[in-house]
Formats: sequence, structure tokens, C-alpha cells
Amino acid sequence: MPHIVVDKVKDVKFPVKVDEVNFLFRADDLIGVQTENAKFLIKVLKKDNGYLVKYDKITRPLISEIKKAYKAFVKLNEAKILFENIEGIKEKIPNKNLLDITSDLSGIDIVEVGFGSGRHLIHLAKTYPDKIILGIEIHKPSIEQVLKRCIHENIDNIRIINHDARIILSKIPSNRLHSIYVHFPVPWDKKPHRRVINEDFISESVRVLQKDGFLHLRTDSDNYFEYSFSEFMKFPKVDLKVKKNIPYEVSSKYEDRWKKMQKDIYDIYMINHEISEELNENFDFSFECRLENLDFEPKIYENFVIHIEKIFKIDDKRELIRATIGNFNRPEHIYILNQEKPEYFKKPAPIKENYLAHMKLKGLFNGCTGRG
Ligand SMILES: C[S@@+](CC[C@H](N)C(=O)[O-])C[C@H]1O[C@@H](n2cnc3c(N)ncnc32)[C@H](O)[C@@H]1O
Repeated sequence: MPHIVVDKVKDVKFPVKVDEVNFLFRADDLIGVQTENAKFLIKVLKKDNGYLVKYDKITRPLISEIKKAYKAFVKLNEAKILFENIEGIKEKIPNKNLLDITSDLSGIDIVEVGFGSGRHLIHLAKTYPDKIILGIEIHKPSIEQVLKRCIHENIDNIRIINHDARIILSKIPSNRLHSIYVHFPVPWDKKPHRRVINEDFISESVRVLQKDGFLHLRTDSDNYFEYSFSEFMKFPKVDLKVKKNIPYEVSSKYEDRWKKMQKDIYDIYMINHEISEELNENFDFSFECRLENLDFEPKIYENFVIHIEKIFKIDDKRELIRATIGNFNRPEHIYILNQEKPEYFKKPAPIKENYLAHMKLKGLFNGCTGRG
């Protein structure tokens, strides 16, 4: 984990701005940071030999933003770096192609889920220069590598989101996509609930694909092939094509590895013939009143969960709440800045289960009740 150790931390008054970095507040050992491209938390921990400064995993932005924050933190505290395990704090990674969960996804034509080294994503961008390709990936180093390639190779029709693909699809308008690619997904044989392909994902894929658009799954796992095939078969009106050991236009790093091991490779094409209803969901994630009487008991409802995990004090009027909310199988970690009019420091994705959890949260801990 990239971190630094500094010799001293001064008693500063927040908020304070250093270069392009805003330090918003301090909540116990967490500091709220805002840069031009990201809002996140860093942690400052007292150690024998100084202060360890590291990033918070839940709100972690790209390494370039963390580096900016570390650099500004050092300057703010007029500190000396005793140790660092990141090279050149000055390095800048261009990220104009990087979107986030709140971005408008109505212009996307093609989606690739879990692009890894990005060979196929870049192949798509070059094959379809007039289409906008969205790569969705949870592994940050892969993202940084592909963003760099986009710059070096002058590719401007790739967009990237660092998030769980199962959540992002539900943000894409209906009947929009030409195709969706899921190549060599992690089989998760011991944790099947983590698989990308599942009933919800297929249902969302059918909704976002144009009529005659397709989803292409390519896998080396017999298990994953059989499991996915049976999931696709649950849908009454999809057209499925299956192929085995047919060479593909481009071979990914994983595919090269499996071919050397002489593994079988399976393709499933799911072709959509339906026209789906348009999405009509305008979720409002605002709060009207401070949240009061919070408790740490996990609450499980039919479609979602709410678990307040920890509360960090900022000052007499404000606190930072860390919680997990949303879909039972893929809940999201969020932070809420609890104050007179609370706001999310890390917003949940705008999907139904998160919205239901948000509304329930407001109802359960409504600080306005009883104020007349
Ligand atoms: C086995 S690798 C395959 C990478 C690439 N498609 C290839 O063929 O070389 C699976 C990739 O999917 C990503 N991944 C796993 N679960 C994901 C999810 N829920 N959403 C987005 N990406 C995911 C992983 O980080 C990893 O890069």
C-alpha cells in the first residue's frame, strides 16, 4: 500500500488548502481530502518513529491523486519524509478518460467488463473508432496501465470506470449498447455470489443492449461455462450461441496462459431481441435532517441491508459515519458527513437498493422527528 512516514504533524485548523489540495476536516485519525479529480480520506497514525500517512481503502482514488495529497500534506505540516514507498511523488497520470459512478453514461456504445491488461479493450477502440467503449475494472493498476496506453497511442474513444461492473450496468440507459464483453471473468468457484455473470447482471444486460446487440462471454472454466449457460437459459427470450476452442480476433494475457496449458476455451454469445422499457429512476440521495440515535446493529431487509460500522468525531457539530448499505450480495461502503444537513462524503451508486437503504436510513435515524 503506497504510504509515507513523516517526522511531524502540526496542529492545523481545517479546512485548509495547499496547492490544489483541499484538506476539509479531521475526524479522529482520518482527514477528508478534495483534489480537482477526487474526494477521499487519508489516515494519519502515530508511530514510534513519526507519523504514518496512508489512504483509506473505501474512498481510495487513483494513485496520482493520493500522491498529490501526500505531497500537500508534507508541505502543510512542514514535515520531512522519513520513508516513502511510492516513487516520485510528482508523477502525474492523465485521466480525462476516467469516469465515475456519477458520470452520464448515455453516450456509451460498447462495454467491456474486467479488461485486465486491456488488450481487448484497445482492440475494440481501434476496431470501432466511431464508438465509445467503456471499460469497467475493479483493479486499479490495470486501469492506470490502460490510461497510459490511451495517451501514448492517441486513443480517445475509451472511457474507464473503477467500480464493480454489476453496479455500473444499472446506470446505463435502456436499448443503448451494441455489445458487452466479459472475457475470462474470475470463476469464484468457492464464492459464487461474487461472479459477474448472474441473473441480475443478465437481466440488466438484456435491458441495456440494443435489439440484436449481444453479450459475449469467453471463459476457460468448464464450471463457469456450465453455470453461466444455465443462468442465461433462465431467460425466456434470449438467443444463445455456443462455441468451443474457436480462435478469437485478439488473445488476452489470460488466454495466452490457458492456451499454453491446452485448456478448452468456451464462448457464449447471448443475442438480445427485445426492446426494453426506458429507465425512469431519478434517485435523490439528499438528507434533510441530522441523523440521530444511531446504532451499530446490522439491519437486514428484503432487498437491502444497513450497517452503521463506526463514527468518527470531527467537532461538536459534525461527525463522519462509516456504513455499509445496499444490496445484500453486493453492499457498498459509504461515508456520511453527519451535520445539520448531512451529505454523503462517499456517495452510494444511484441504484434501487441503495436508494431504498438511503430512505430507510433517513427514516430510522431521523433527527427532525419531535422538533415540531
Ligand atoms: C481473470 S482477469 C481477465 C482479464 C482480461 N479480461 C483478460 O482476458 O486478460 C478478470 C478481471 O476482471 C476484473 N473483475 C473481477 N470482478 C469484477 C467486477 N465485479 N467488476 C469489474 N471488474 C471485475 C478483475 O480485476 C480482473 O482484472
